[in-house]
Amino acid sequence: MSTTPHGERQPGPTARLLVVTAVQAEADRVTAGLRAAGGEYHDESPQGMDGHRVVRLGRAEAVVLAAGVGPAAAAAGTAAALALVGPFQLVCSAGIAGGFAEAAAVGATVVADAVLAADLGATTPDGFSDVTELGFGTVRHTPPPAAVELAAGALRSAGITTATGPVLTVSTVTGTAARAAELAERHPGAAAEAMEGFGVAEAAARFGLPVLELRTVSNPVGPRDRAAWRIGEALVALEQAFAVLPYRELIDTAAKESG
Ligand SMILES: O=C(O)c1cccc(C(=O)CC[C@H]2O[C@@H](n3cnc4c(=O)[nH]cnc43)[C@H](O)[C@@H]2O)c1
Repeated sequence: MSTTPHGERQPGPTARLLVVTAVQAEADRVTAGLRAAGGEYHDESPQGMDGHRVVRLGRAEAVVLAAGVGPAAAAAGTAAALALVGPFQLVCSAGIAGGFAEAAAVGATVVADAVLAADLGATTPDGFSDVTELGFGTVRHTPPPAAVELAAGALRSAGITTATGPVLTVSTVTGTAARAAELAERHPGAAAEAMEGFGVAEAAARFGLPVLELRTVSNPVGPRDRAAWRIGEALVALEQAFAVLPYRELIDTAAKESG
């Protein structure tokens, strides 16, 4: 038995979502969005783990964690949370990102239809080869398509400018037009670039769990221009996105598709 935000009791087990951000400012906005969606905040660190926030939303529950910047911190933090604070049925990487101009402008929200490791490989005389081409492992995780469409549809219905497309995970932020063009050519349709999604997805895959990645765009991918960053705007957009997602349906859809 679980409880709605209004105190009504509902049958069935609670479905649980783990949301992993890089920094605390992102986790705070995600938590604020979950509360705006009707969630009840519980100021608790499950099993003594610091920095986790728990928000109960009727028959769903979200745990929000800031795991650090970059794919290694994201993977380590996600794996620790899945092992120590689980079980979960869905994992979501969330935060701000750079947007590829043709797909996602500053302020837009992106739901990844592919989570790609964009710089995991080797440079060769013929150019870049990713680890799959080199014969090791994967550079791609695919979020459940129906869950991606459900999330994107809910965002659009709320009037939020939303793109779906591949989100690239990089260890080095792109800072030149040449690198942006190289990535766009290698990953046609790429919508955004960030630094954690693939790490979160690798950890989720180890636990047999589906993954989503949701990003709000703070800056264009391209020549470095700190004055052009709109981090505050992107954080507000992150809160707005997490205020309108249909959590229980999303978790059930993702679990059904991946199971
Ligand atoms: O120093 C720079 O030029 C620079 C430009 C953009 C972002 C940064 C960061 O250190 C932010 C890293 C943080 O935010 C996400 N993020 C936001 N924009 C981007 C981007 O264009 N490319 C990659 N990551 C981005 C990222 O997920 C990190 O969590 C520095």
